[in-house]
Amino acid sequence: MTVTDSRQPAAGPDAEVAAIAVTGLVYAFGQTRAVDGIDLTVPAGEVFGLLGPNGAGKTTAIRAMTTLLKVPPGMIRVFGRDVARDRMGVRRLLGYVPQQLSADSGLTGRENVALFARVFDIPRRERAERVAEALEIVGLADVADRMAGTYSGGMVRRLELAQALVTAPRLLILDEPTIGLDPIARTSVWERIDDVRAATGMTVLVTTHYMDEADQYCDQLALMHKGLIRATGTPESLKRDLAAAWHDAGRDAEPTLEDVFRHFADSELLGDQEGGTFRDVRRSRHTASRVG
Ligand SMILES: Nc1ncnc2c1ncn2[C@@H]1O[C@H](COP(=O)(O)OP(=O)(O)OP(=O)(O)O)[C@@H](O)[C@H]1O
Repeated sequence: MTVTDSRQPAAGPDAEVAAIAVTGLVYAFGQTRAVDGIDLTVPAGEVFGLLGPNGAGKTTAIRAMTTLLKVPPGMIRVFGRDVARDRMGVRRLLGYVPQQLSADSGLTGRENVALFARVFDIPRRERAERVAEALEIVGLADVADRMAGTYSGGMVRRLELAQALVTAPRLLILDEPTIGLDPIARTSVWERIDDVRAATGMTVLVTTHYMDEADQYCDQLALMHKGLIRATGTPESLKRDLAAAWHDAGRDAEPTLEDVFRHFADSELLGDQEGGTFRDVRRSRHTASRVG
């Protein structure tokens, strides 16, 4: 696949194919059904937000979509390719920024991105240019030859974005890309994502706990809770539906996306599993302190 080809949005008969199509996805860790039977369609070219409280199953669903967890055939297709039958084909289409650290603090920014370019088989003659381009996109060209260990949390996150972008993916999957960042760094990460999407038509699937980000940057959202999808829609339609429900109940107020989130997740947030399990909390804090 050439550089140019891989950057084009789906064309011709492929144009209608969803970037991600999930049907009846189930995934259990022992007795824990982390994902309990979800259907989800992420249209090509959109920014799609997967929201939900700690432990909802978002990361598990994403790891299955990125081929990192094994699922039976027929459950997940990425641009029409079954993740169970065509793992390498799917991997070539996507860039993934996990919650956990993927940048090496002992390498420069440029070396970090170059490593990904090598691992993902970008032809040697194209590598330097593609690496420089990815660093430019995320605004790190000026500091590319500094050790990543000297970067701020926001810069590390943008470096990880550059690693995912160097392959020019058709689908970018980001697991809490802005967790632990200050508001300026968060905006900066989102602006980079927006720029690339505008330039390439890339599809983006993102998880976030920040409702303001979901509201501002996502075209569509799915709200996940206890392994199930509880609601899907645009930020506007989700707020409108809750407004109507409130209105019927005699409450005249404009709900925010935060209200929508609480509406679908309240029982968990107020119950005995507040904020997910200890494991979930530890993991989130670890991530936050790493990038913060
Ligand atoms: N490797 C694992 N082993 C055992 N249980 C796991 C493992 N990974 C996740 N779980 C459990 O599966 C459920 C869903 O976890 P998952 O990480 O997918 O949630 P999440 O929505 O991504 O949460 P967060 O917002 O905290 O990242 C939780 O109950 C979690 O404890």
